[in-house]
Amino acid sequence: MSQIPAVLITGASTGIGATYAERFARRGHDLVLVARDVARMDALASRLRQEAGVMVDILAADLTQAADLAKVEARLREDARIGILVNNAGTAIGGSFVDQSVEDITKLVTLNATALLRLSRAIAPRLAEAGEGAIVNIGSVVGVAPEFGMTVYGASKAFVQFLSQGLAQELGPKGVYVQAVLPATTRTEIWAHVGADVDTMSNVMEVGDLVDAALVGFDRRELVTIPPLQDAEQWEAFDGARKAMIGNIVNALPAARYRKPA
Ligand SMILES: NC(=O)C1=CN([C@@H]2O[C@H](COP(=O)(O)OP(=O)(O)OC[C@H]3O[C@@H](n4cnc5c(N)ncnc54)[C@H](OP(=O)(O)O)[C@@H]3O)[C@@H](O)[C@H]2O)C=CC1
Ligand SMILES: N[C@@H](C=O)C(=O)O
Repeated sequence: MSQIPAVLITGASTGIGATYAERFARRGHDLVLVARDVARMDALASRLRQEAGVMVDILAADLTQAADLAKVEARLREDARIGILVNNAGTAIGGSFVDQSVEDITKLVTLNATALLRLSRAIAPRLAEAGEGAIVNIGSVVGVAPEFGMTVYGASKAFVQFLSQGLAQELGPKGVYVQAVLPATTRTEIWAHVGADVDTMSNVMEVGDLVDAALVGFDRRELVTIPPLQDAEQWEAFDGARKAMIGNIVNALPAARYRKPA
């Protein structure tokens, strides 16, 4: 791996992914941009080559399509210059569970969870072998808040969070850093895709602020980075309660409350 590793970013044509591309380019990283909209990636790539003097490759791929996903997996397996994967591509759908189509929820899970899993799996053995590198997975605060009412989207993001935490356990000791980033409402086009006008919403974070904060967490090697959460102790208490339960969660006997009265 080169001293400054190349970064492969999915969903790099706009929004959070394009902003990651800009920030990593400014840090001197060569890039591989992955998304469907080649014209947008071309424009971004030309600008970043000119402004930051880095090399930028474009890999056009619809990550819900098997052949395209396989192409990106192969690149991650074979291109030893790539030392950082930013699994950012994601989508959301509006409506309630019973109104969402089976096709739409399947596609959402394929992109938000399966593609992210497969790309992590493609790069992880090479990074573990090298003893360095990073995987950044973009989750969402919706993944810890079923109350927000975006059930399938939130479930896919809970998967991202769990996977990231599990991979951090497995790959951390091998020298590979895994970060889960949990944004809340951020000003990007994703909201238009679910039929919402982000300009009418409150507490909207600007995308540059979100990515800059996520990169502070990255530089600190934080495992879970939640840029909008003002009080870090709340996450620590939440995670601490989970860890405290682990010692009590495996038992041969059912708890007394589940036993029939004699
Ligand atoms: N904005 C927000 O409020 C929040 C966003 N997030 C998460 O952040 C991530 C980025 O979202 P955001 O920037 O807001 O969204 P955008 O809709 O602005 O960008 C999504 C990116 O993903 C790409 N993409 C979408 N579908 C596919 C596909 N099938 N194959 C390949 N690429 C695809 C799009 O490119 P193209 O169309 O060219 O393929 C685009 O580059 C997502 O995972 C999202 O869930 C999390 C919490 C809050
Ligand atoms: N991307 C948002 C939902 O559409 C979110 O995660 O808040």
